[in-house]
Amino acid sequence: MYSFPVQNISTKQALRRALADKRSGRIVFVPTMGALHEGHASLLRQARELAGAEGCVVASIFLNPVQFDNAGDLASYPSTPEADLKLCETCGVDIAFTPDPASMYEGDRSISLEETNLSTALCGATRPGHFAGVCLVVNKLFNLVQPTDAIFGKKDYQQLAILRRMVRDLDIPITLHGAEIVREADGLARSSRNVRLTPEHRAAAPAIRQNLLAAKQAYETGTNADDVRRDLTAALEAIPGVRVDYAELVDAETLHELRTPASPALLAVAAWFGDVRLIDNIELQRA
Ligand SMILES: Nc1ncnc2c1ncn2[C@@H]1O[C@H](COP(=O)(O)OP(=O)(O)OP(=O)(O)O)[C@@H](O)[C@H]1O
Ligand SMILES: CC(C)(CO)[C@@H](O)C(=O)[O-]
Ligand code: BAL
Repeated sequence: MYSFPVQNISTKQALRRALADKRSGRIVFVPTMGALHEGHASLLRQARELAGAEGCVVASIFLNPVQFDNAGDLASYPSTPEADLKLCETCGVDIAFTPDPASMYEGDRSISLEETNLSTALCGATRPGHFAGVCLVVNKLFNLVQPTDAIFGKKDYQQLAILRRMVRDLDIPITLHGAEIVREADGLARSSRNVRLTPEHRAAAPAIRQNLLAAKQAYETGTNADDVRRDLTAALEAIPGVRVDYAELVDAETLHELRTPASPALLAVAAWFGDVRLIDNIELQRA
């Protein structure tokens, strides 16, 4: 039986107590930073399905300060706590874990968790310390929730790859699942930061998806990687107020240079639309 309504728990102790009698079935966990949207809803519904009627779905809503490399970005991150709980309830979440930063990080922090291979490229190169902050908080959350499974979105493709590596290298007994990117009708990837776009930039932002699709077509029919990167950057930077942070075509597994032209590839992009940084990606495969 689903235990509606959602239980909102904000302390580690209460979370441990609430989960104590739920360990006979699957516990499926979806970590988020709040300001939930349809992308998150899709992860939560998948979690409900995976957990089944007897299992337990836990979502965390925690804006983790440690993963922000930019104070302005943290300060302006949207927050919609009441709507978040409603969405959790609609999606069949059993427990929403909503700690505050002071209770998550008690005392001085002197442990860091740095992934040193996959983190060097893409967002890791332009957001120093970001993935160490993600690994730290996800590790803490995994220890608190002790789920059987956890679900992450492929919009944050590099994050998912790094967390898979963390789980493997540290022998964490949790199965990770990657969820497909959920988009607006015009192709823009759903993101909590989308609400911060100006009307002009919101109207222009579907160009990211359109140009990723054009780049896929070009690459898969023989255009070389450098030209694909260059054309994507030029197309986006033709939009007033847009600056491409990176546009990289990498090996989809190693996130480094393509091993062979036929390797599954990932074209990933991060671009500033004014002061809002958007990311997206597409998987490519040459015959
Ligand atoms: N459009 C989406 N499709 C699928 N998964 C998504 C989407 N947006 C976010 N997620 C996933 O939801 C989880 C929580 O993400 P988060 O709370 O950072 O939301 P977000 O919208 O990605 O925020 P932002 O883009 O502003 O960083 C992550 O696993 C993320 O990959
Ligand atoms: C995984 C995560 C919740 C850790 O804060 C965050 O990086 C996110 O929302 O993708
Ligand atoms: N969804 C990734 C978290 C971040 O941008 O900090």
